[in-house]
Amino acid sequence: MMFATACGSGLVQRLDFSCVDDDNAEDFQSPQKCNSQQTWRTSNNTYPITPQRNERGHSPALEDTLELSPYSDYSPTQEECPGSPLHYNAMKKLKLCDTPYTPKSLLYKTFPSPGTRVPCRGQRLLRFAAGTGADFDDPALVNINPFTPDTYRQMQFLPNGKRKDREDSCRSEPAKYGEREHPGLQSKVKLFDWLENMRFVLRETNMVSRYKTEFLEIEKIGAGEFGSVYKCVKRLDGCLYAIKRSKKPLAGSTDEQLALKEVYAHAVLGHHPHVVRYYSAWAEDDHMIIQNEYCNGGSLQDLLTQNKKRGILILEQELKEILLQVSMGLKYIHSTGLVHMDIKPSNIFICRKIVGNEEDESDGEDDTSTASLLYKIGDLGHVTAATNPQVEEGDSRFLANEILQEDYSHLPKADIFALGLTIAVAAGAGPLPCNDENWHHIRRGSIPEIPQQLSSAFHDLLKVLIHPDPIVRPPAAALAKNPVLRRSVGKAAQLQKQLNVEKFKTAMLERELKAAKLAHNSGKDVCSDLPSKQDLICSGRKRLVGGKNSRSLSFTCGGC
Ligand SMILES: Nc1ncnc2c1ncn2[C@@H]1O[C@H](COP(=O)(O)OP(=O)(O)OP(=O)(O)O)[C@@H](O)[C@H]1O
Ligand SMILES: [Mg+2]
Repeated sequence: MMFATACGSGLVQRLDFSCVDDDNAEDFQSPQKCNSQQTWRTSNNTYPITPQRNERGHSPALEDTLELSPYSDYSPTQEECPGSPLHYNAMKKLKLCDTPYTPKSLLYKTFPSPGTRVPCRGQRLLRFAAGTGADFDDPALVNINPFTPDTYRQMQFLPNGKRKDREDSCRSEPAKYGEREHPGLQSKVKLFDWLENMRFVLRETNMVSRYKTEFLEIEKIGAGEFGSVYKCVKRLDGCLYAIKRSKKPLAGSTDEQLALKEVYAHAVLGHHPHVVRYYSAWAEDDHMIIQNEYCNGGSLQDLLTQNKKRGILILEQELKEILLQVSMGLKYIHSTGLVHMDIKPSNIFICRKIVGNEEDESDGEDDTSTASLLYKIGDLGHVTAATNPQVEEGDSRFLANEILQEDYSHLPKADIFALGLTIAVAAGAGPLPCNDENWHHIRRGSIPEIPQQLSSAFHDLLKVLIHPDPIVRPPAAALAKNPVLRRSVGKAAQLQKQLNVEKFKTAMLERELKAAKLAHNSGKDVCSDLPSKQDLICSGRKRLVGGKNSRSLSFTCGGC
């Protein structure tokens, strides 16, 4: 069902959920009903974008329980986002709406911590069903995330299906990917085989839409193989999120497997500056819904499409930046034993840094503080374990030949291959072939034609990324340290330093000039009272970096 409702200052909200009855739909379409204090605008700048990093290390699940955003450096001020944070009463009302449990929150619900209020059955609006008649207190009804060794089930059960006592729990060692036995089964089966056969499908019945309750849909921002993506503002925290909604039907389909894979992967990989951040996921009306960080620059593919219309190309400096940042993201993904398997321009997302946001948690090696755009790897629907993989081939245009040949012995290098071609496309290479002779020509090591002059060092690097032999392609960790890429970041940092020195000198000269004028006017020579240039450098150096130089110097003109 499609609704179009004009609200307040002209916001038109489109909702196309067939599952919600008209009464509820009306309630949740009206921003005024949600929070009478808020004034809603369609402008991109009205809502703060999703906080990109969590410096305090809170998990998305914990963050979801926060009512305001005291942990976010992006907390909207009254000016930035009128009406946010929510009025206390409105907030209370929102809190009273029970919401579906994510796999994580179900876990918490199973064993409430001491002092936690346990809702009685009648209060639970949501029902999860594995088949029919699910027992919500059964800890077996928790999905296994194949991408993390420390699964909840493994912690709770012995291989014979009995619950572990405390000592057993402490002794348990993490198993390798795919080698675990299902606790409830006698015979040894591979985890992935077992997952194939028994997946805990999250379903809801007879409930209010969490999507509508918690989010205000602003616009549809994309559609693809998986489903549709919407830009939404979370009513509670006032921040923007990208909400990905799978195509229907979900249960039992390949789409369901992809959706769950994406959730598992996001839950494991959600905390790196170059991987799109994950906040939450739940199922609604047989759709999987994933709440991700909203990337305000769209995808790299979106940028390329815009550039093509304008007849402009991304230049080498920025291409290097993209390659560097994505290789940092890949380095992180590969370090967890996972591979992405669908690297391409439409799966790289762009965040434009907010001016004045100085926060950066880089460890020095992965320093991107000088970059104005952050590139992030998203769309984790094809992620798999590097060893014992379940390969779901990604886009054939970016597919390495060895994957086509079903040789999965160097999976991380397939990501490197796809990244090489992604950069070639970003540099302006024409549409890549999906098959035929041209496809094989590239797999023999020929870079597609690029309509701009690249330095030979950079061109050679791209060539090695798509080398026919995966062993020759550099690992992501080496790529992230490659001097061809590092220099661009180093140069920017060096220029910034020079700029700061020049600013400092200018500020100092202005001070001297002012003092000289004052001395001249009073007919008194105050120059002897002024601190020497050297004194100024010593006392002001630390504080004079940046644009506030004039305020950083503090000295008086003695008897002036
Ligand atoms: N976090 C996000 N921030 C901003 N835009 C996004 C975000 N996630 C997705 N989009 C938009 O939605 C489009 C499709 O998203 P995504 O790649 O996740 O879905 P998909 O169904 O797997 O698509 P495809 O089949 O093309 O890979 C993207 O190309 C992008 O334009
Ligand atoms: Mg995609």
